[in-house]
Amino acid sequence: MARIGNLIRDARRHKGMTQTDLAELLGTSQSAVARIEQGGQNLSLEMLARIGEALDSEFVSLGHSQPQHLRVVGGAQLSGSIDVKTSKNAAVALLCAALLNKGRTTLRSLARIEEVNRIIEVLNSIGVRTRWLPDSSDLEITPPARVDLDAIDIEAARRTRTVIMFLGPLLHEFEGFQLPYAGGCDLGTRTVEPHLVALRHFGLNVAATQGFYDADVRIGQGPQRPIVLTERGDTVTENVLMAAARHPGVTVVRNASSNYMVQDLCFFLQRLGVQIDGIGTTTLTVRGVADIDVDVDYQPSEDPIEAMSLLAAAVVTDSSITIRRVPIEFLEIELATLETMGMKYDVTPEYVSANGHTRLVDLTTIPGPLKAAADKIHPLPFPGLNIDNLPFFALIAAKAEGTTMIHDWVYENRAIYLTELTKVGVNVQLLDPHRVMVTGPTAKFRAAEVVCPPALRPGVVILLAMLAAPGTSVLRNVYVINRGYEDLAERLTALGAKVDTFRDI
Ligand SMILES: CC(=O)N[C@H]1[C@@H](OP(=O)(O)OP(=O)(O)OC[C@H]2O[C@@H](n3ccc(=O)[nH]c3=O)[C@H](O)[C@@H]2O)O[C@H](CO)[C@@H](O)[C@@H]1O
Ligand SMILES: C=C(OP(=O)(O)O)C(=O)O
Repeated sequence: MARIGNLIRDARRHKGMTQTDLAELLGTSQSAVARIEQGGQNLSLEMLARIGEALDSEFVSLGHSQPQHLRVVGGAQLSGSIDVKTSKNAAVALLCAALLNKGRTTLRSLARIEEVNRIIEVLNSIGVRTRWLPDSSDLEITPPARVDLDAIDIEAARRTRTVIMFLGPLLHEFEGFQLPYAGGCDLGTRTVEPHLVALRHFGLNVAATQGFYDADVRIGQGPQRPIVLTERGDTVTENVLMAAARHPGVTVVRNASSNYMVQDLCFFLQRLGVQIDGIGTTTLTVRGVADIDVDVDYQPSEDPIEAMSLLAAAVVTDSSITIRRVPIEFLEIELATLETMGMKYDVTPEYVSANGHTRLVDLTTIPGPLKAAADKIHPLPFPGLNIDNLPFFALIAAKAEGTTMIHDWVYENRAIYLTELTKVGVNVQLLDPHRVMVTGPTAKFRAAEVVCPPALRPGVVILLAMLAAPGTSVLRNVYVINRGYEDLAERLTALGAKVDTFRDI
């Protein structure tokens, strides 16, 4: 009861409600809410469901067994300003990295998103204590002396890909362990081979059997030569960094990703006492420490993909909005590409993110006509146009005069999902599973009812297109969007959009 009470209190504060506000919604008294939050009140299933509804929170799934949908009344221009939140991808890496530390890790201003919730569930299931600090999105994480992997919440683990990043931290602790297969968005097959090849340098051997990775470790083994990654992947680089962090020798990683989440992880590991040279480059030299036991505070940087999403929202609705805390160094190529398409915007002088490193600006969009990019738009590992930002270019292309080719070489399925844009009136032609042609400008975006594609960015692209379609659209089953964006409906509404959430009874 006390735990449920804490969850209710956290969810209420997160919604910015007082106990009296919640009491009004529930038709009860403030003192009853206080008792519930203190764990001193027996709760009926019906009351739990009502609290879940009132707080629009998944903390008690009883009220939320049905999928969440979005209703969009489109056609309005947006105005005002919005802050970019910290990134999903750094959050999940840092949550895994907290396993390296015997001390207390406090992650500040963490994105409160479903992907983070799943990892917290997994961490809690193996004995890691977590606590949202009052009136904040700061998460305190305290690992037990030894995690209990037999108790792992398999269902939560399988809903994310992140669980693969438990390999790096855990190989220091166990000679043998099992982890459920990684899941996540349905983007087609995503390899784990580069992770396994790289982690072999640390004595890890993995066999995949019946839904689990069976790990066998020769503890204490370290790399005898530089580790050359077979792909410049983000999570594989992070996995190797976490393995290297507790290897008390030198690890050199070549063909490392220098993307934003990797940099955040490096800065965090430095706070744990790990020495890392080459941050921001493709060669990282790590001097690890065998035991890490420090109380540490870290705030990851702002999410370049959320910034790009908001930029696309402004473009599709012909709006001038100010996007604050844009991590400009991870968006420069996107902006340069947009400039070739005729996009205009103002930026403030740069300032530094709370992580002490990442350069930020406030960016104000200026509406105006766009033309199609002369060449195909395609992503690359950083520094390149971000792989997760590519889908937003399909939407922006729909506003531009002419035909744009979007080439998503990375993911097997993702470009296919972009054809859903045809349902809201965009002219999209699928050339093959990786390439779409978008012809604009779209004369009229059309309101429609669409089932959200099972992939985060294409899902958000459809949502943003709906903002431009006069009339009422419905986007069904938006869990994937909630995986990566905090309160997106509310935050777009604060900019003047009309988006609300609902569930089937
Ligand atoms: C939690 C997290 O941080 N997730 C990000 C991370 O996932 P993550 O690091 O897990 O990405 P993957 O390893 O699945 O790589 C994505 C795809 O790109 C291919 N690939 C990647 C690099 C490369 O040099 N060559 C190559 O072919 C892979 O085979 C795979 O098919 O990186 C992806 C690519 O930036 C992003 O979309 C994800 O949002
Ligand atoms: C593909 C993505 O993430 P993940 O690696 O979590 O599936 C994404 O953020 O668009």
